[in-house]
Amino acid sequence: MIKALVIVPYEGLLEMMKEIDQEVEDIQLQIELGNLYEGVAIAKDAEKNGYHVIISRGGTASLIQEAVSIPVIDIQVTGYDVLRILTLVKGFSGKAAIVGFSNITQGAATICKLLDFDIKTLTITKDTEVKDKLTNLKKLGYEVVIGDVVTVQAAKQLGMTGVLITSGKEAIIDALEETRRSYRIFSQLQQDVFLFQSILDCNEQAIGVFNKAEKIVYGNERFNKEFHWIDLENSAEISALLKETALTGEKQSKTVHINHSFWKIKACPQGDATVFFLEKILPNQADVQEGEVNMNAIEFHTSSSFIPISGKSEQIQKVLNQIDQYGKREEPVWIMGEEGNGKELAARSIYLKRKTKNEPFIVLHCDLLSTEQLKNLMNENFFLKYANGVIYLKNIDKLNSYMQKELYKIVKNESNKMLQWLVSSESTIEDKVSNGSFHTELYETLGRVSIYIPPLRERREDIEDLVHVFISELHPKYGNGVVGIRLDALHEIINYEWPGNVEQLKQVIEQLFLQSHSFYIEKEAVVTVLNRLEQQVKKSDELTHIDLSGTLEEIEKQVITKVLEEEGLNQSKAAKRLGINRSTLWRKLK
Ligand SMILES: Nc1ncnc2c1ncn2[C@@H]1O[C@H](COP(=O)(O)OP(=O)(O)OP(=O)(O)O)[C@@H](O)[C@H]1O
Repeated sequence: MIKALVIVPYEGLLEMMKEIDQEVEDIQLQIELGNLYEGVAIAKDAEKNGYHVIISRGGTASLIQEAVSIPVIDIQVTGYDVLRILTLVKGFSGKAAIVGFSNITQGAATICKLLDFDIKTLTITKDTEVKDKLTNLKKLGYEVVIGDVVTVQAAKQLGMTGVLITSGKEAIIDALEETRRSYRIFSQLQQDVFLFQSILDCNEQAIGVFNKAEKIVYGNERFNKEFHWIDLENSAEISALLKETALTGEKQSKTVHINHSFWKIKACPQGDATVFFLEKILPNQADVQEGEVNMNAIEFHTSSSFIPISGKSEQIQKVLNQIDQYGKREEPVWIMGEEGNGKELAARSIYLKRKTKNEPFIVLHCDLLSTEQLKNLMNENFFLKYANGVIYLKNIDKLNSYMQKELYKIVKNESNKMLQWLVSSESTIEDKVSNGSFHTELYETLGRVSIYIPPLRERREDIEDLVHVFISELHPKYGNGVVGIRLDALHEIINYEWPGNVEQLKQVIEQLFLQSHSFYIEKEAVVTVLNRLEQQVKKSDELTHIDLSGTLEEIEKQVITKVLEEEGLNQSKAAKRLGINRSTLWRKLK
């Protein structure tokens, strides 16, 4: 049964509606008297109380339409209604005019012309215009005014004769028919909305919609669980993102720190609104884009899983002690050593010891960061924003002298004094400082406390442990094929020079693991791989010819192999240079 509320602006209509109600069976009609804003208040309550449709008339119907989201049916002024009134008014002696909204005046004007009635028609767009229009008419000698309730009330106040255009039975029957039709469409739409809403609620992403005024008008279940709308509406970062999306009319992405977590936001313009798709950046998820900053130049980690530092050498034991000691303090720590020998691992271990809540670990890859990007970070107040976090300046020695100066300003800035800096560089940093190619004060400020990690070839007693750790780490990744390494194979590995240190050892073990057909890594396989590595290092200085006669896939493979060789089989570096992730690199090489 359709539940409809009828809000009528005058008594007569109320009576007629009651009469018709007796004859209608499929619509439950509740009839109330209310003109304009009184009518709106009644309609709002009705929507809350589960009415399906509202029926009203003229200006009252228009106002209600703006205030509720259920269908509002307007009892139209029919030709019969106008004709009835015009016939009535013909009997009046004074000058007459029709004043009302276009739904009344348009039809009336046509009928007056057709029947040659001398009645003026005036159209209003707002009820507040009525009084002025009638005052003018009065000055011009008009005595009779025909129109809706507002017009008639105003006419009476000005001492004119007001004649109400009443609705006849036909108009009401039409309105009831329209009610049935709208209800059918609306209930179908409502079912669709429920369906889409439940689909959106099942979505893992938080989805929210902002209107033009930057107010949230919709949030799916995840969105409402994660955020207080007011927090997002008051966030300067969100507001900037909304403005940028509106200005460009294009999709924008940004990583924003909200409620102690990082969220990757995709903002999509949708007419006047902007739809936000928010994804929480999970712990250890790397390569997160931050505004215009190069994807690879910055990484956020909200929590970092603990990777133990393996090695029984005296040197590694010393490193572990230093990590323990510096982990208890907040001062900057400078970690030195050759590439791939565990500097970042040491930095993460210090961070984990210092971290108390959800402070982020932010890695700035100084070798990938451009001057422009550093400027952007400064303009965005990036460092101030993450003031409670730990910033790891990876390979700081790769910054050009301009960037070193800018960085020094950032480090010295009073507002950034809460930031905790961890730094890594080659062990030759002190030479660079003495020969003037590295900023002395920057080094003195950040390098008061340092950790030196010696190259793997100087602590060969660590290799055996590392090999076993890496084999065990490969099991969850590739299944459990290889369980160990033959002693003679291990000796080959221990005696190798490892210019790329632990990182290179890790890559080689992964390669041997994947190539192996037995449970143990054999000496022959090790020798082959290490020989190939040697040759590749030699060859990488020569210009390798890439054969362009093959298919695109073959050429791609050659390029990847060449880059991989140039990076000493370091997959992470090769993948980074090629702008792909490591699993894609492996897939393409298969
Ligand atoms: N002592 C260790 N025990 C276990 N794993 C290690 C150890 N040292 C390094 N690793 C592993 O080797 C890889 C390279 O280490 P890391 O990235 O920390 O080196 P890095 O010195 O920061 O390298 P670079 O600065 O050249 O990128 C990582 O996967 C790391 O987990």
